[in-house]
Amino acid sequence: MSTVAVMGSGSWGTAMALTLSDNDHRVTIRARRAEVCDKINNDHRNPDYFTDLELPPSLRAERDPQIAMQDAEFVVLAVPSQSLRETLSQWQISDQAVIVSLAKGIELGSGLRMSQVIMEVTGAGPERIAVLTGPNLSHEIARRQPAAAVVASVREETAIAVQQLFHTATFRPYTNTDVIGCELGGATKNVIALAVGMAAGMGYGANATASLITRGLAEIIRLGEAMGADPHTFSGLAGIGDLVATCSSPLSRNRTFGEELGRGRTVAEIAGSTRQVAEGVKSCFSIKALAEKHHVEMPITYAVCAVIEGSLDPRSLVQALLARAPKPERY
Ligand SMILES: NC(=O)c1ccc[n+]([C@@H]2O[C@H](COP(=O)([O-])OP(=O)(O)OC[C@H]3O[C@@H](n4cnc5c(N)ncnc54)[C@H](O)[C@@H]3O)[C@@H](O)[C@H]2O)c1
Ligand SMILES: O=P(O)(O)OC[C@H](O)CO
Repeated sequence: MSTVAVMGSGSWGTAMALTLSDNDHRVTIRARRAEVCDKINNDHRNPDYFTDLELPPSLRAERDPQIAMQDAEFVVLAVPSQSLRETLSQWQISDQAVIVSLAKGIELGSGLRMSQVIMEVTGAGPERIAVLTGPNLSHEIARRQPAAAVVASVREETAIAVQQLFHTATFRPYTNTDVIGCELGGATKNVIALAVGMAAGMGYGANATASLITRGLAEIIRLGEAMGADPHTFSGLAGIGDLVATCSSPLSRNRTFGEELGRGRTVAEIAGSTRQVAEGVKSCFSIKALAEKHHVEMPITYAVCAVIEGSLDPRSLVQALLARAPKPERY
């Protein structure tokens, strides 16, 4: 039994805190609002996410981040990518704790992956950091439906420790030492899911979805190789696994955001109608910047950026991608 702090009570933080509690760990979830803490502690429900779901009574909620992390052997970071730096800089994480990153994004401006942001802000070495990623839609995990995942760390022992921490009868993590590939897979698939959602919103079918997933994977692998990832990672759970889950499921916020764009709503309208994060809406720009820096062609990502910034409409996105110069199929 380990002591774990889950820092963030959104949909993924809640689902992962529930999974860890199912594994009999001592889990504290950190929520920013007192009323959320009270509801979790007294009624065993999160008032904002999975409201019909009873949380394990052993799960405790705490507002004060330092109290939440007291004695924690594992600190699990469950805040969105673009808030991670600011949030982390307000916390003191013990230098004995293993830090687990759940966020799937690339920081705007710096182009850093989340494990790099964690290292910069906390001073933790890479051997103390793990990344949990893969095809994991929170609604399914919270309902204890079966899923596999990947835990990546440069230090295999760290990955194994985190694998054991999360492994339940319904949640099966594998390990990987390719942190770059696993983090890139998680961030880039959100952008492809936006494109797939747009196609679906315009009424296009399975052929368009499969074509975008396949060519999306090609551009993800190109970027990954240029950045030092192992290309094999992208045929695993952090790559094709997460890409398929996110692009195919109506539960994906990124795909749903894209679908709304395809139906003609604007970015501002869609963003204003949800409190939940669709990471690809911001990370598309940092991923485009990485592609430019590494001289990698990423046409789908570029087209998604153009739609998000308002210089291209979704229908023209499809036309523009189809009208590109013919070429052999290769990565
Ligand atoms: N939901 C999923 O299915 C899922 C699965 C795997 C990974 N992820 C990743 O997990 C990360 C978190 O996503 P989520 O689904 O929990 O998002 P969410 O929108 O459901 O919740 C985000 C949480 O972060 C908090 N938050 C937002 N801004 C903050 C700030 N500035 N400071 C502190 N806290 C802040 C919110 O209050 C909320 O508790 C994302 O990177 C996402 O890609 C999500
Ligand atoms: O809801 P999304 O689009 O953020 O996707 C959630 C998970 O990342 C799927 O693995």
